[in-house]
Amino acid sequence: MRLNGEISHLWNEEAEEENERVSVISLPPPPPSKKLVVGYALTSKKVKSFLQPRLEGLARKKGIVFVAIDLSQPLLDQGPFDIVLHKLTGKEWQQILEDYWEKHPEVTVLDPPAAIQHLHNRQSMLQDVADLNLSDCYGKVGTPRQLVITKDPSSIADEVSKAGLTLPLVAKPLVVDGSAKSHELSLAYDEFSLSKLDPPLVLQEFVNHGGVLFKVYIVGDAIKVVRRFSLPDVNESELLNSTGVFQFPRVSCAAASADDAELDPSIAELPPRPLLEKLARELRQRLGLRLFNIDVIREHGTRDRFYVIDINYFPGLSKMPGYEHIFTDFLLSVQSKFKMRLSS
Ligand SMILES: Nc1ncnc2c1ncn2[C@@H]1O[C@H](COP(=O)(O)OP(=O)(O)OP(=O)(O)O)[C@@H](O)[C@H]1O
Ligand SMILES: O=P(O)(O)O[C@H]1[C@H](O)[C@H](O)[C@H](OP(=O)(O)O)[C@@H](OP(=O)(O)O)[C@@H]1O
Ligand SMILES: [Mg+2]
Ligand SMILES: [Mg+2]
Repeated sequence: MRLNGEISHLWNEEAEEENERVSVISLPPPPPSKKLVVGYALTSKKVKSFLQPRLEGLARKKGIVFVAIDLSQPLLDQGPFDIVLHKLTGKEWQQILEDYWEKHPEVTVLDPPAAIQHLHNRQSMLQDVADLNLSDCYGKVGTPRQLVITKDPSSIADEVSKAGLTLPLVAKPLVVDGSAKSHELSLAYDEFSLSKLDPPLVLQEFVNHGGVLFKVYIVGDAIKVVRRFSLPDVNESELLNSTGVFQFPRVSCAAASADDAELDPSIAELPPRPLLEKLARELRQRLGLRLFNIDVIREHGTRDRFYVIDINYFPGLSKMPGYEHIFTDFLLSVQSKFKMRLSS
């Protein structure tokens, strides 16, 4: 057993080291004459959190300039851009961007609006993970069983019983639109309380996972995993003695970092790197996205049974240690891949 412990310990160190050694392959910056122009359409909150001085400074050194897109002017009159980076909600912007892209196919759009739309619904968001049903020698990755509820609340208990879902259940707004409301989650302990919920929503089986969640950030080919505190496990007696629906705060936000916490290794051990690389490769391809993160939990008591519970488009990338290096290399790689496609 000790031997296994030693091996897993060694592996864990390697995994941690690998996680630290993000594959930052420094690409040559474009020639001084040709800057890489990145037009961005972001909320002021996102500009503040994402376009940090350390990113803009390093970008400038690498020949990359960020230019704010003026939403009060026609997009076609602006630029020229090599890349358009965006995270805005609403059909109007989606239409503007799609019209622009039709006239400028040479511009790289990060990421295509139709692909982003896929993550704006908590059912379609996880469908590719469920269809993938990843399982190999490193472990299994699935999604918790879940049920979409759009009808009147009084039918929820029957729907749950017909679907055979087990309590407790996490109730999540079906639509993810960047609003605070789309992050208002609740935990339902008993079936009689389900009628208090407010459809449309998705009811997802709660999976005990030791109170630690892994946020897997994907920026192009780069993968970076951080640990966050999460909801604590719900044991049998608590379940039997608890009733009601309880809204809970954003328990796994950046402030809830668990990277420096003293944790049980069986809970805190990072998911196997090869498993995450396969998952990321598949999801990049199936989702058609390059900027996203995946919330992964390990079923408590297992070593290699993982669940994806949430996927976020263009999340808080600046929370990734060394994001400025990862992101600027990603932008240069996008441009060089695009040029290779053009010349082939
Ligand atoms: N099926 C589940 N089993 C156990 N815990 C869960 C489950 N779903 C959600 N949670 C807990 O609730 C938190 C928020 O869930 P989720 O990530 O789906 O919501 P969100 O609003 O999309 O959050 P984010 O800020 O990551 O976008 C998770 O970090 C985790 O702590
Ligand atoms: O801790 P992370 O980086 O996951 O926090 C993200 C969160 O997951 C969501 O992606 C938020 O976006 P919305 O779903 O649109 O609210 C991000 O907010 P943002 O203002 O940075 O886009 C969080 O950073
Ligand atoms: Mg989440
Ligand atoms: Mg989310």
